Amino acid sequence: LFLCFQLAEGLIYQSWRDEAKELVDLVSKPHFMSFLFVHDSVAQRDFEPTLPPIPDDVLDSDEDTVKYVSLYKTKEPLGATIKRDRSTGAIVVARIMRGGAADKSGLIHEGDELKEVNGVSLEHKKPNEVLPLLDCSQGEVKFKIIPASSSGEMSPHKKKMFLRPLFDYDPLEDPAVPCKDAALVFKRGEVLQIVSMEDDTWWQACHLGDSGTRAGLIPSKQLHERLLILLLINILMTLCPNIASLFLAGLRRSFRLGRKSSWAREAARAKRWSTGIHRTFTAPTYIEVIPHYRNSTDRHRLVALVGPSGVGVSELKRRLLISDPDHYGVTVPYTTREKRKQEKDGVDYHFVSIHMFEEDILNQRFIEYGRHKAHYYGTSLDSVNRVMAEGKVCLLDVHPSKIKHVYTSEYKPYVVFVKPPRIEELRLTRRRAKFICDEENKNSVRIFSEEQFEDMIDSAETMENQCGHLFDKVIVNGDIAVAFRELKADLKRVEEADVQWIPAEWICPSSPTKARRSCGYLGGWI
Ligand SMILES: Nc1ncnc2c1ncn2[C@@H]1O[C@H](COP(=O)(O)OP(=O)(O)OP(=O)(O)O)[C@@H](O)[C@H]1O
Repeated sequence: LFLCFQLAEGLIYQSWRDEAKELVDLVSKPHFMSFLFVHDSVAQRDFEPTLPPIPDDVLDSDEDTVKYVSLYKTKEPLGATIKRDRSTGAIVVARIMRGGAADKSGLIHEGDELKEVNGVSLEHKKPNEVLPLLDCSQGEVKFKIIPASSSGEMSPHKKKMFLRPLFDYDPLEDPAVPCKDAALVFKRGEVLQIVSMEDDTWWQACHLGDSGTRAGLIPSKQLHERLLILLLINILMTLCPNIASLFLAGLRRSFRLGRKSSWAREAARAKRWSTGIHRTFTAPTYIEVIPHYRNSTDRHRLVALVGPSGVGVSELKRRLLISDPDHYGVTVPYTTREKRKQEKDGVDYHFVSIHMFEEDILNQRFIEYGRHKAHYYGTSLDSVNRVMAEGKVCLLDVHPSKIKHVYTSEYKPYVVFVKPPRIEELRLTRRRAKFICDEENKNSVRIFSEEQFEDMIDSAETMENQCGHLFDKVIVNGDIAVAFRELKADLKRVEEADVQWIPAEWICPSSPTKARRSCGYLGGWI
């Protein structure tokens, strides 16, 4: 305002040119004067935060740099975990959860050493003694910090990464999680967005669509694999302690083979055995997925129904077909046997010569084939293509080990595992089916022995262990009507979804993330 008066005064002594007159008029108007007056009074105020006075002992301290940080804490945690440094005994920040108050402030970093919280010294304190200090504070929380020696490193994993867990996780049931509140609960099959993989044991992730919120800890692939192997050894220990100790000895001794030649034979045997375990046991951890947006002109995804013999795969497939024959289709198998009178070529079977069949085997045109009473039978890729070309959803019923033939972006299989219920329910439902079936149909109902029920459950378990990572959906076939309803609704949901989450390996088989983190079981795992 004062400047304005000076300006007007200066102009008055000028030669009163038109522009000068106009300017003096402008700045002398009452609203302009009021505006300047408000500006001046605001400008005179001090809006800078008042920092607490520097404590007296700071100057005497022999520490290089000390930082005082004030954070405002709501009822929510600050979003950081702490640990005790093993060598120095100091309390340090172990992790900063992305999106939490500590992260947003940008003032606290992983590796920072915490000296004080609200004036209370943390010297000789354990993390569980520090946590109550934070739990009971709300509002301003003051930290005295020795900043970590900054390496200036940025996260190397800037690419957006999505994982589908192949197991359920509840931190409340995990004794190994460093902080239960900081961990994420998730279910098998959900999509998680990975925020940080910098830590080898605990990654940070959000549920899909929650990326604005604070991230949570999830066990890394390596950690979960290790836990599963330990669990397996524990089970082996209980069931057959001799073999388990041989396995453990194999693990230990394989590191010392070169030195102790007298152990060589036993260790080699243990190693063979342990390699056997690794071959048959595929730890279900995570699979990297990417979004796929289906165009209305795209072919439908192939639906592969798998399960142990007798569980009800054919029954569910039959019900789906009857429920909507224009929408669902099944493949016509190939065979080398003679056509029977009532059969139609291309409807019941494609009848081909042995020579043709064997040529197709050599050309890898079969997803699955076998011999029965000197005749070949098989499902070929051509028959799948035919159903899909008709614009139908092709229902394929194969052994899970054969899915690899169609596990590509061309077929984008949606794999449903049909699982038997607990043995009591299995007995009950199958016997009830036999009972309620009328006389006419009685021959078509399969009668199961107790041994067959047990086999069914055993082979379901083996299938889950070996191929569980391929299953998109698990349907427990107890009550057939319930199982069918669930299957139909699930397939409808998948078809109608705007976005489908498919394995990254279908689209980018040599993605850099895979190369960096692949652990070998199956391409696409990270
Ligand atoms: N939930 C159920 N409750 C009662 N009976 C069932 C149920 N599911 C299937 N069944 C009956 O069990 C028998 C075997 O079912 P299905 O033929 O579908 O087995 P599958 O999985 O195709 O096995 P396979 O490959 O050996 O033929 C059939 O008689 C079927 O009607």
